[in-house]
Amino acid sequence: MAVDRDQVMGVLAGVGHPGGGDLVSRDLIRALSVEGGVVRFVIEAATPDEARALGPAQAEAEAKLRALPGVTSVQVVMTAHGPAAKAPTLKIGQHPTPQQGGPQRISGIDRIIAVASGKGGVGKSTVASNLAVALARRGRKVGLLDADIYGPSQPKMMGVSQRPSSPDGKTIEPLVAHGVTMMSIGLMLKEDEAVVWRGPMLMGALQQLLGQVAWGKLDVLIVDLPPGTGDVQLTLCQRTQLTGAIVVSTPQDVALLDARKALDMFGKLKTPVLGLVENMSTYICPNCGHEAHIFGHGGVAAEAARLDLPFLGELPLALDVRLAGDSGTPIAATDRPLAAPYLALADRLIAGGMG
Ligand SMILES: Nc1ncnc2c1ncn2[C@@H]1O[C@H](COP(=O)(O)OP(=O)(O)OP(=O)(O)O)[C@@H](O)[C@H]1O
Repeated sequence: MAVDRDQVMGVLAGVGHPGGGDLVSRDLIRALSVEGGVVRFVIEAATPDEARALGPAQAEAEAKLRALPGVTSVQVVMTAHGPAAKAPTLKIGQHPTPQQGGPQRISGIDRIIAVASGKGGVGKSTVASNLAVALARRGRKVGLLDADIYGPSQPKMMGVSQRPSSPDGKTIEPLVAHGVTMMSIGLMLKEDEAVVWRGPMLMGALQQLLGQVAWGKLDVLIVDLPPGTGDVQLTLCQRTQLTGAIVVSTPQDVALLDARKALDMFGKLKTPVLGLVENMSTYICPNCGHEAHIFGHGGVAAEAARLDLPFLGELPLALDVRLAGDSGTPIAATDRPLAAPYLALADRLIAGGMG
């Protein structure tokens, strides 16, 4: 039985706040997403002290949600704002500032392309990093913004770990890896301390990453979104003039089902969908060369045809793609044959005026 947002909010309303009331009545829950059995949300405390006091409430919420039938995983991020114990060098995570006049352009950036997926684990981050590197290899000035707050994986995939600097305390200097200018929400967090994400709201953080990072002049900024259809996607589409979104899916029916939800969201938000990509399409055995279709094959192309959307290509499931990502050098940055499908994807976007 699938769990829904109302059930989750019902459980959270039963988790008390040490100062009285509960997590819902105190309006602390942000960015709730319920995708299949995966529940993700942010508890936004007013101060680091409140965040610390809320530790037991967070544990209680996690335990109660895990016990709900249909819940397979619970991911909670605690954020805190207000006066920090130690002044952070980078004040990432301010409240979003009101904005008039609908989605805005970011000066110096010609195109912004969001890479999205309905479901986690289908390879969205792998596609985002490899596409960014492939576009850079084709001579484009490329930025990569990792906006996956729940599992920022671009620092690892691109092989960067230094904390970005902010010489003037306002502008954040991005990092450069494999010819790509990059920034990740993961680089602003300390690995083992969720609460040190001082500064508050998720949406403010996203706005800052887009607006305060010194991206310089870019032909294209690739944004690696969190999976699903939550607040980050909404904020990005509503506040920023996106050129469009690329939706990544595996050919499996369950992944496609979720991909349809993402497509539906972009339709409602009037964000153009540039096309669909089938990841983990074909598996070639490194030993015997046998070709197998572990997650099926052709489902995404068929879906694209059904919806009259461009099909941007198939990417093979290959051990070397994962190993390359894990090692911090995306396969597209190498001269190996497996770089070719990613370069072909970049070429398609460039040919369509999107790269
Ligand atoms: N084509 C591929 N061949 C082999 N491994 C792949 C491929 N695509 C992705 N992977 C591996 O699958 C795992 C999940 O991929 P990735 O992190 O890119 O997915 P994701 O959709 O961004 O997931 P999430 O949004 O949940 O973080 C990673 O270990 C990655 O290396």
